[in-house]
Amino acid sequence: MASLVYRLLGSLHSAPVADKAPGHVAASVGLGRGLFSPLSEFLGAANALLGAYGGNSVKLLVLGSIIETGRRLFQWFMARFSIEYCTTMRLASGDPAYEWVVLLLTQEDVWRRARDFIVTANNSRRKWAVRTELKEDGTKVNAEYVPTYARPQLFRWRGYWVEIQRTGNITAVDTQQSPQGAGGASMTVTIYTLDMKVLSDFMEDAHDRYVQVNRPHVVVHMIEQNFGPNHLWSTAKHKMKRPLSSIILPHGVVDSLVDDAKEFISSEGWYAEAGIPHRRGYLLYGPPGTGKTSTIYALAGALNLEIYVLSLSSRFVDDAYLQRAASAIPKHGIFVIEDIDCAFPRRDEDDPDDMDDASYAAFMHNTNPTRMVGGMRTMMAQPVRTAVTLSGLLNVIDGVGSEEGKLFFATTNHIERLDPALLRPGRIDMKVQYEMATKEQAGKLFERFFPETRFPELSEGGARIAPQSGPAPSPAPSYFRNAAAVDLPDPELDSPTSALTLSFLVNLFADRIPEGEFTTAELQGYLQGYKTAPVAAVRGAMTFVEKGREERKDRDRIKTERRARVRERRALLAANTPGAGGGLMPGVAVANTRSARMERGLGMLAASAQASGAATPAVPVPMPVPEALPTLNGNGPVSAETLAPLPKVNGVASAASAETSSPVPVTLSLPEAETR
Ligand SMILES: Nc1ncnc2c1ncn2[C@@H]1O[C@H](COP(=O)(O)OP(=O)(O)OP(=O)(O)O)[C@@H](O)[C@H]1O
Repeated sequence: MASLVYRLLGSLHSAPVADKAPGHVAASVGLGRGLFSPLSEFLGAANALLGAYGGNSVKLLVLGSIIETGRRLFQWFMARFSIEYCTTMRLASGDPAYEWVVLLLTQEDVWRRARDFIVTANNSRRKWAVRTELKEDGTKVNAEYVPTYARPQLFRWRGYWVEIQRTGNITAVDTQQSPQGAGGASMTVTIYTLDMKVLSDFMEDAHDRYVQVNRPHVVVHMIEQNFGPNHLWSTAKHKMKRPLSSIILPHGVVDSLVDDAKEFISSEGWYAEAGIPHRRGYLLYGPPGTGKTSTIYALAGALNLEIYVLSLSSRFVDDAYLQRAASAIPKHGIFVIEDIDCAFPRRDEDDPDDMDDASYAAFMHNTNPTRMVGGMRTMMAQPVRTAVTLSGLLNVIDGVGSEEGKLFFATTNHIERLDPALLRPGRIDMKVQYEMATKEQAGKLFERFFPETRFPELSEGGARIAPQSGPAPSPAPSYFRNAAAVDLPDPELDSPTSALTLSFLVNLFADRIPEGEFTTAELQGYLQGYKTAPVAAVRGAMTFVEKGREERKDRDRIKTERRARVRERRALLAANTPGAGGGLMPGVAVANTRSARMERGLGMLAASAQASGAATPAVPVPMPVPEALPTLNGNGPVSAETLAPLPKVNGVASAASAETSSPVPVTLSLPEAETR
C-alpha cells in the first residue's frame, strides 16, 4: 500500500498529463499490469475522459479516495483483529486495580519507553514513581518522575504482547496524590491473546506485586478536600506498618480486638448462613493521645487490610457523599470515621474545649458586638457542624459492606455525645475505652524506648554503670512549655548502692509517673527527648510531672476563663437575635452608620446604668429595642462585664444632645475588637 501511494505521488509529480497520450499516465505510474491493472485502467480512462480539463485534479481526488478507503479498511481490519484476537480491559481511576496495574508497569520498566512524565519534588512512599539515582558525589536529587502513559506503550509480559494507554487528564497535583490522579482518568490494557485466562493471570500478577510491595506498609486512603465532592478516596498514603506490640494498652485489650477482627473476616460463611449482615462495628473512645488511631493502623497492618479514613467535618461531606464513599470501599477494607461525635448535637454549646486557640480567637472576634452586622452575627455564633445527619450516618453504618465483609471503626473523645441509636449492637459491636496512662503502661513504654538489646550495659548480667558516671546527658528538648528536664542530683539514682539495671529503671520510672494523669502520647513525647539516655529520662521524670501539673493547672484556668467568656458572648447574642427570644441589639442591624453608633452607645449606657442601679440619666435616652437590654435571655440583669466590650458614651451630656438634635455632636469611643 505504501509503495503504491509513493508511486502514485511520483507520477503526479513527474507526469504532465495534458500533453500526453491517455495510456501514458497509467504506464508512468507503473500500475498497468498485475494486481493494480484495473485501477490503472480506471485512471487512464478518467484521464482520457477529462483530458485537458483537470486531469491532475481527478487524479488527486482518486488518490485521496484510495488513501481514505485504505485507511478505513485498515481500521476495520484492526478492529476485527482486536475483537477476534485481543482481550481488552479498562480500569477506572480510583479503583484499587488501577494502582496494581500502574505498579506492574513500573516494575516491568515500561516507563523507560514513556516520553511523558510529571516531575514532583514531593517525596512520598509511592512505588509507581521513578526515583532519581544517586549522583557520583553521593548527593541525591529529591525528585520523582511519574510516567503519565498518555501515549500507547507496547511491552512483553510473560511472552504476550500487551498495550496500555491512559486516557483522561493528569496534572502535577494529581500525581502528588496518587497515580490515577483525580481527573477521572482511565487505563486501557490490551493483551494480544484469545485466552481470557491470560487476562486474569495478568491482574493476579499485578495484585500480587502490589501486596508484596506494600507488605511493610499500611495503605491509608483519604479524601482530598481540594478535589471536590466528585472524587472519592483520592489520596493514598503508604505508612510503615506498626507492630501490634508497639501499642501499649492494658493487658489483653489489643489481643481481643485483633482476635475479634480475625474471627469476623474468617466467618463470612457463618454470617451468610445465619442471615446476618457481614459487618462489624468498633468504637474506640477516650481522651486524645491515648492510642485510638494507632491501634487501627497497627490492626490494619497485622491483618493486611487497607484503611479508608473519613472525617465528617470535611467541607463537602454530606449524607449522599458519605453513602457513596462507604459503598466505594472494597471488601475487607477498614472504614474509619474519626471524631464521629461531630455528627451529633452538643449538650454544652459553650464548651470551648473543642476550640483550638485560633478558632476561639476567631469566635471572639466574629461575635464581637462592635463588629457584627445584621444576620452575620447569628451565622458566626453557630458552632461549625457537619452536613451529615444522624439518620444518614446510621443508614451508612447499617449498610457498610452488608455483604462485603467491611470493618467499621469510629473514634471519639466524647462518647457521652453519641446518640444511643448509634451504640446499639449491630452498629457498634465492640467498644474499647482508652484512658490516661497507668503506671504499668508508663513502664512498658519505657521498656520499648530502651530495650536491652540497645543497652546491654544495663542488662541484668551487664557491667553496671556507676551512678553519675560519664558526661551529663544534655537536657531533653522542651516537651511542655517552659520545661527543661535537667540533670538534677537524684537520691535514688545517685546512691552508691543503686543497681542501675533496666528493670530497676523501668520500675523507678513507672513509680514516678502518677497513675492516670498523662496520656501515652505525652509520655512518648517526653521519652523522645532521651533516646539514648535512660538514666537521665528517669532522673528528669519528676520535673516532667511537676511541669506537667503546672501546665495542666494553667490550661484549666484558661479553659474556665474562656468558657465564661464564650457563655457570656452566646447569651448576649441569643438575647439580641430576633426570633430567639431577643430583640435587635441596638445599632447592630444598621451598624457603621453614625446614628447607629449613637443608638448603640446610648442603649448600652442605659442598660449599664440600669444594671448597676445608677440613677437614670437626666435626659431620657431613646432606645430602639429597650426590652432586649435589661436581661439576657431571662438570665438576669446585664452585668458590667458583659457590657465591657460594648461602646461607651463619653458623658451623659452627649446623650442629652443625642435625643434632642440630629445630626448629633456625639463622640463614641469604640473599643478595639476583642479577640482575647
Ligand atoms: N497506647 C499507646 N501505645 C503506643 N503509642 C501510643 C499510645 N497512645 C498514644 N500513642 C502515641 O501517641 C501518638 C498519638 O496517638 P493516637 O493518634 O493514636 O492517639 P488518639 O487517641 O487517636 O488521639 P486523637 O483522639 O487525638 O486522634 C502516636 O504517635 C502514638 O504512637
